[in-house]
Amino acid sequence: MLTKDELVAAIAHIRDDEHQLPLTEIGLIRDITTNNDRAALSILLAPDLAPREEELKEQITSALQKSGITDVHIRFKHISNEEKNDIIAIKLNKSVRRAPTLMNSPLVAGDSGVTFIAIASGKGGVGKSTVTVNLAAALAKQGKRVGIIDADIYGYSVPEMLGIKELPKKQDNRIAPVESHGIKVISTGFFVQGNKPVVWRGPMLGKMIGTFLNEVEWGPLDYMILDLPPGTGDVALDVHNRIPHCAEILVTTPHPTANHVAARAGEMAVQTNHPILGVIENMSYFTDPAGERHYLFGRGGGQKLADELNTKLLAEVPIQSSDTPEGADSAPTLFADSSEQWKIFMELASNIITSQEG
Ligand SMILES: Nc1ncnc2c1ncn2[C@@H]1O[C@H](COP(=O)(O)OP(=O)(O)OP(=O)(O)O)[C@@H](O)[C@H]1O
Repeated sequence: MLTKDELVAAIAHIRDDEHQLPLTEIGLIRDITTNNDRAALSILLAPDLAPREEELKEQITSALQKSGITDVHIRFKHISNEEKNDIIAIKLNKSVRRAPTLMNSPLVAGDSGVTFIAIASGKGGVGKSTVTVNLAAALAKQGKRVGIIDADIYGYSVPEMLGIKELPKKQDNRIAPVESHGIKVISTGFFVQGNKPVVWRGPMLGKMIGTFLNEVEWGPLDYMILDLPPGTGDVALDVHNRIPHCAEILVTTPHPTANHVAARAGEMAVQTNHPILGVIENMSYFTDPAGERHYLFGRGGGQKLADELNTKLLAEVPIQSSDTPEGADSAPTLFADSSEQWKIFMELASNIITSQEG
């Protein structure tokens, strides 16, 4: 059985004419999966590659068959030259030439008064979405107009966390965000059903953030919180490239070794000159009914990451027990007003407001 890396290596000789780089490396071959003797992948065909469709299919099939894959499934997606250039620029970590519509986006303009904060993490499951919704709710509670872009294409959970059941509606050819708990929300989850886009044609990854900023009728906002996919993938880079003033908060767990990918995610912000507001350590400890703290997942991970990135540890959020009344019937999403966690988020929001607005 071929691993994904071995599969990528087996087709690395298939390159584009312009850069002479492997199509896998510049993002034009993607969605690669392998399973025993089967493999599937997508090829993005801009007009220059389109005439090579059959040839590419044959080259890939024969290279993979030589490596023991008997069943090769290739999907072709036709894209414009502009989309291709954006995808390659993101992959090669170059600044994406901004589309004129995005430059005109009142939301992204430097003087829009909107503070953009991206919530990032090295890996999934550390509480990035939990931080996103609770920080947004705490900012809203303090009178701020808040939007969330749930850009976590692999694990969009914001709608569920905020109890959103409806889909956004079209409004004069634009999209109206769904409101919940005083927060305006757009999620990648609204636009896929199974794998099928439901509202508009599947947003190309490279265009997704631009689309969410430009085609959504946000109305006036003070804060836009972006829930990024874990790691340092295309979406995170796209945010860095397209929203130059977007600040970043990194979420991590207390275990000191869990951090190297988070550190890479932070490094990306540093390299692209994005301010890092700081680190939030989630699931830091558990407070028992007697008030004693138990550090179940180790200690010091958040501070260590903050030190590595030369930034602050903004908060340590304790574990909410599912035995507490607020966690009784489901996993915690929005923490209850009376909880330790909510107080921490209210303080965090207030500190952010002070640091952003003076
Ligand atoms: N402080 C906490 N106490 C208890 N449970 C928590 C806490 N923070 C998060 N969780 C739970 O951990 C799980 C993962 O959290 P969450 O979905 O926020 O992580 P994530 O980093 O966004 O993951 P993914 O990237 O996979 O979406 C959820 O079930 C969430 O309810």
